[in-house]
Amino acid sequence: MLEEVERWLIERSWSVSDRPLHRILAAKRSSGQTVSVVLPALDEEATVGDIVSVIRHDLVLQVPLVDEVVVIDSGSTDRTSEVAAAAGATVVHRDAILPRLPAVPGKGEVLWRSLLVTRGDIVCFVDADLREFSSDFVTGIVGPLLTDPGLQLVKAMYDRPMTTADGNITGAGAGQGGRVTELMARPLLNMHWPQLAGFVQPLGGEYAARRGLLEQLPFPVGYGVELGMLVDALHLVGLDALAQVDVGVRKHRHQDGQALGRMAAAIYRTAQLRLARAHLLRPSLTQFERAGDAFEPRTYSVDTEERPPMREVAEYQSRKVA
Ligand SMILES: O=c1ccn([C@@H]2O[C@H](COP(=O)(O)OP(=O)(O)O)[C@@H](O)[C@H]2O)c(=O)[nH]1
Ligand SMILES: O=C(O)[C@@H](COP(=O)(O)O)O[C@H]1O[C@H](CO)[C@@H](O)[C@H](O)[C@H]1O
Repeated sequence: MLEEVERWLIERSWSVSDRPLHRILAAKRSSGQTVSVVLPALDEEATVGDIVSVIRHDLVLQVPLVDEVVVIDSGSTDRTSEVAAAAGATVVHRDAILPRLPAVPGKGEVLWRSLLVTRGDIVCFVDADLREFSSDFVTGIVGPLLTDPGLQLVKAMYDRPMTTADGNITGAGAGQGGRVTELMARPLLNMHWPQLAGFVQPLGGEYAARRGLLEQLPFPVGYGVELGMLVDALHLVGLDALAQVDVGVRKHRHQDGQALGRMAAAIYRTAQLRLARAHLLRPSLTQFERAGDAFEPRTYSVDTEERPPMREVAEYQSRKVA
């Protein structure tokens, strides 16, 4: 792991408990900044209502941290919009945003369009398929942007157990979620963008950023949006403007393997489009394990040796002759 990342893990990696709510609210009052929470939602009627209700109760009605909660309907065929509206969200259908550019399917598409229909100086993205959602997810990632003017983007980090459809942790145990993270995103980032190797959940769907940054970034229209945004933000504002906050445990609906294969392909394609920027491959991979109230980095060397084609090996040729 780069020394810069080791330092970053000390200086830009926090827990939600590091910033008490009263300190965050005081910073919001003194800075006058506003906060929008955006939930991209495709057929999330089962979960979107509870998430909106918790955010509204805890962070709109009980304390004035969040100024608007906006659900962007990504082309749902269920009652997502009705359920979200009933819970108190502002609901906007993707087709109603910038109609001169017809919307295409994808998560990034609706995150991008959300910038047109929100007003917050800080924009906080939260997936709409989360279970046992805690408003700590929002407080944790919005807080540093209010208290630390030098920060531009903050990602949540958490344990990601595999869960059943009704939200119970499966026998696979803790840390088995985030399959595309472990199999595609983390290796790609470690080898091509090693400065980002410290992110425990680079693909996590909960992150907050200043509007001034988001409006400068391209948005991959699909599932490449998280990886693309992290890489582009690194290049635009540097590692020290990025941070991560431990908010505990994230339970969400899990897609099947083939769907994640398509997700991985989109993420690889997003990386491929950015790989044109010159940088060195680094043959090391840092993974993380929960250790008490922290995440322990474990760095492994990546075997990059390759054998030549067998037909170039003398013995092989002689064997063929014999
Ligand atoms: O075309 C899409 C795909 C996903 N989503 C939303 O983006 C979030 C993350 O998507 P998903 O849960 O499918 O990703 P996963 O967490 O399984 O990687 C969820 O709120 C989805 O409803 C969306 O708005 N439009
Ligand atoms: O992190 C991951 O590997 C994927 C899949 O998670 P699971 O293996 O279903 O827990 O989930 C994330 O990836 C998507 C692509 O970046 C994000 O859009 C999702 O918000 C996030 O849950």
